[in-house]
Amino acid sequence: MNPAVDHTVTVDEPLRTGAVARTDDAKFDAGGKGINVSKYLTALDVDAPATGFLGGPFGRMIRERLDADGVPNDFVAIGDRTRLNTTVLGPEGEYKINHNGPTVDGGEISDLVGRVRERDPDRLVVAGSLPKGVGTDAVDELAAAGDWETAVDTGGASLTELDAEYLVCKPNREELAVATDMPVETTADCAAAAQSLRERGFRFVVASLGPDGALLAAESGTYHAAAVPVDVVDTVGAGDALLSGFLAGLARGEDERTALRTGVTVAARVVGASGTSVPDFDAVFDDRRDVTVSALGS
Ligand SMILES: O=P(O)(O)OC[C@@]1(O)O[C@H](CO)[C@@H](O)[C@@H]1O
Repeated sequence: MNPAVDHTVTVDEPLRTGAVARTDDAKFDAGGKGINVSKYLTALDVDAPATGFLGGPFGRMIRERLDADGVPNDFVAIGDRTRLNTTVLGPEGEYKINHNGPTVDGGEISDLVGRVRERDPDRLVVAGSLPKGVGTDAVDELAAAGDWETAVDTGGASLTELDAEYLVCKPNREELAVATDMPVETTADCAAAAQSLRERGFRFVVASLGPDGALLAAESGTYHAAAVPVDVVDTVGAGDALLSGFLAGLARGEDERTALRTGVTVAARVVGASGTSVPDFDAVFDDRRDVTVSALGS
């Protein structure tokens, strides 16, 4: 819903106020949560064209980059400008600065709904913060505009406002707390929150817990997948990768527990690459067997 050029800068020294940090290490990716899902799914051999709103020079940059990388896309051109988001990777950790993005008008939203109707997909992923002018009613409209199943990752607060039926939502720990007003300190807390969220109209809740792995709340129960040990370059795109792997698993006919394993494996590959670049996914479906999943009860 809110594409972004992802600008990733690596600095050798800690950032200091008043000092200029210089670097030769900067990269630009076509990003935003939905676009990342399209990139990762395309690399996993799932037909997943990207759509959404693009405008201005950063919008052009995103379209050119996706075309060059062979990611199918079909965007609605908007009057306002697509944003640039910056990640700074320094010795003391990761800083992420996200612009709120453009304003989208009603006609542009209707164009997007029409674009999705024309495509008539099996599944639709609506992901990213909602830009100004776009409310959760637009997400519900997209979900209800055809007989596709919809996955949603539009932020914790929005999850409380959605009314349509959804296949899956993918909150992180903070978003689980915002969406449920429940404690999320422990994995057991998160499991209870994920199940309570599921009962509000999501067939599955896939929660990303960073180094604590991921949770799946389903009708059959709640499952915890341990994180895969990996050298983390940065965590940007990890949640999108988890959702992509889960959806790629379902698209391949995997049951939900196996799809959770696939999601965690795909996410482990993505955190090993900088920015939201697509990593090597070679043998990723074999590696998922290394992910331990335990049932926590329903
Ligand atoms: O501001 P939002 O829409 O919540 O998140 C945008 C964003 O941080 O999410 C992606 C990683 O998940 C990045 O590609 C992008 O910069």
